[in-house]
Amino acid sequence: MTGPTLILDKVAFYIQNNALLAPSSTTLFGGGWHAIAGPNGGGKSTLLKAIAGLLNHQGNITLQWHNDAKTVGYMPQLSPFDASLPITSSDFLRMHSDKQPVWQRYKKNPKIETVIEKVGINSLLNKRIGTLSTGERQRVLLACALLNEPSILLLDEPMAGVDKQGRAHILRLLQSFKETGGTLIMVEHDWQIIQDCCDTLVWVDGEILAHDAPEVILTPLQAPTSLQAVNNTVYRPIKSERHYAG
Ligand SMILES: Nc1ncnc2c1ncn2[C@@H]1O[C@H](COP(=O)(O)OP(=O)(O)OP(=O)(O)O)[C@@H](O)[C@H]1O
Repeated sequence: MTGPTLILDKVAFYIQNNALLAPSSTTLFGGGWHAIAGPNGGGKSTLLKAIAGLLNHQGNITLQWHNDAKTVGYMPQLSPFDASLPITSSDFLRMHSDKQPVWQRYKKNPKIETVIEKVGINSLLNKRIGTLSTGERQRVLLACALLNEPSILLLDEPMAGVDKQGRAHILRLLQSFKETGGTLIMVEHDWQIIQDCCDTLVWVDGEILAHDAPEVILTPLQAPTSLQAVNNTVYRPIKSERHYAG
């Protein structure tokens, strides 16, 4: 499998004439692991939701598929679940598994069994989703994203709130997804993870300001003179017209 290449052409999103994302263009090569980073409120989740087809964006988003399995897996940003909701992790997973009515979803489904095994959530299946720890909930959300055997994964801070051991587990899963040829696009705040794992970094602050190899963008920001600027949250790479396509 080779995951799709993603082409963003003047992609923008406005609410009441306010640009949450000003027109932005770049190309993310298929089979790559791409990070999206930038200051809080800069529009990272907005960009990811636009790519996932969840927003009425402007401009064009094209996925160039390299195989017939045209499936996208999306893992949203973590949000609270009501602990009293009578929905177990197993129910939640099955709700994501296909378009069949709920009562037909309780048959054995090899796809579900495989993903449960892969993500290691067997012990969570009968627990209510609202009672899980943050790390446990992230694993269930990741399992949902992997369920339909996607060739591209869109991940919004998949390791937020996860402990060190859990992070290592999730990173191994994402690495093995990449090794099978999948494309990953991941909103991530941890610069170390970005530098260790990602092929490219898209820096978003109201628009795509830069897209390049992670060290090209992050090294200048980590220089001592820039740290003061980072602390004052005015860190901005100089807008780059060069788009990094691998
Ligand atoms: N539906 C909406 N209506 C109005 N404003 C919104 C909406 N969704 C997001 N915003 C605002 O748009 C801006 C960008 O939001 P977004 O969640 O994309 O940022 P982000 O870079 O992912 O932030 P964070 O790092 O804090 O998750 C923020 O100021 C946010 O408050």
